[in-house]
Amino acid sequence: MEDRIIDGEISEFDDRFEQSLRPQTLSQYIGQHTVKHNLQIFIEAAKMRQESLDHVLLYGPPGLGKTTLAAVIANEMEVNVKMTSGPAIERPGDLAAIVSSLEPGDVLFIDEIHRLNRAIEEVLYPAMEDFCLDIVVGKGPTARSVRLDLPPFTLIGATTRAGALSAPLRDRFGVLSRLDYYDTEALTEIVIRSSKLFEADIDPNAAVEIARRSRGTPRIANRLLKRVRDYAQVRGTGTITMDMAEQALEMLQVDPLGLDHIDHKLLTGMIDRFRGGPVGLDTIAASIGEESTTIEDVYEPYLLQIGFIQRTPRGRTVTQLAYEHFKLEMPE
Ligand SMILES: Nc1ncnc2c1ncn2[C@@H]1O[C@H](COP(=O)(O)OP(=O)(O)OP(=O)(O)O)[C@@H](O)[C@H]1O
Ligand SMILES: [Mg+2]
Repeated sequence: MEDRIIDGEISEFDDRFEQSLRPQTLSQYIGQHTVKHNLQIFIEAAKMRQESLDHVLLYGPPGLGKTTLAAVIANEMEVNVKMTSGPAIERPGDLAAIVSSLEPGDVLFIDEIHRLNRAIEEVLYPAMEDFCLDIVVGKGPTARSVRLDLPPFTLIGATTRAGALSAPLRDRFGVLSRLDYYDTEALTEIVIRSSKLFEADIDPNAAVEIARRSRGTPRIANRLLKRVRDYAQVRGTGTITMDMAEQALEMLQVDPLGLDHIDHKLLTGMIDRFRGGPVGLDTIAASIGEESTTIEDVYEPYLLQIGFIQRTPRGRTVTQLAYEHFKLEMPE
């Protein structure tokens, strides 16, 4: 996958920077009103009954705030959170070690839960359902299964591909919450909030401009803000004015809709080589040298969301809107 500033995925580099911007409470968590509203009720009810919160599955494209929300939920429940990820849990013993270290009511967060292997998933089922673990100790004829009781806990799973989760695993979550792309208003609020945390001066119009070009994604909004702030510091007086924002975003090659060279490559590739489609995902992938799953999970969702691409039974097609954006004539 190519590097891109508007990549929704996290890099090692901005991990620490993101930490500093993470909201701590539901009220600081901007947007996602339905999800927030539901969670608020479930959290309050669980606290009133002094029970652990039901298991929660958070799904949606990268960078929309799944990890952040998991930490917020734990904070609102006033419990600890242990964070891990599907690929990090290699053996049933790894999972056993983590869950047996939980205190009653704690949150276990498993990122990329669709990447858990089957053997681990099976250990997870009784853990989620009955708060116990069946672990096989020893090998060969002396092997025996030991049952381990666990404290009640809340599993929060996060995934970009809910469809890739096995049905038995999905069914064990009591709460399924889908995070959606943020609107410009919510993103503007996020940009302004982050500027305050950075102690950077920002013109409200500039905040809107950054928000508009962030593909509905808070992670991208924060990253663009950071680059624009650098630009304003070096080329201007430090204040993020509309002028500074526009120049910086131009330099970063992020267009007014937040599309970058990869989106352009994808769309113009479909237009030039396949007359705008319909064309199959694998064919597109091969023609621009990307993985199909990367296109499907990372590049395409936003293009579908803004109506530049459509999914049809015969493949993807480029829409009139996209042709207009590139000032091209749509073939008959
Ligand atoms: N609702 C929100 N309000 C304010 N800031 C947010 C919100 N959601 C996310 N952010 C910011 O966006 C950044 C990315 O969020 P987060 O890491 O939680 O995304 P994610 O959905 O877990 O992404 P991934 O799928 O890549 O793990 C965080 O630094 C956080 O500060
Ligand atoms: Mg995350």
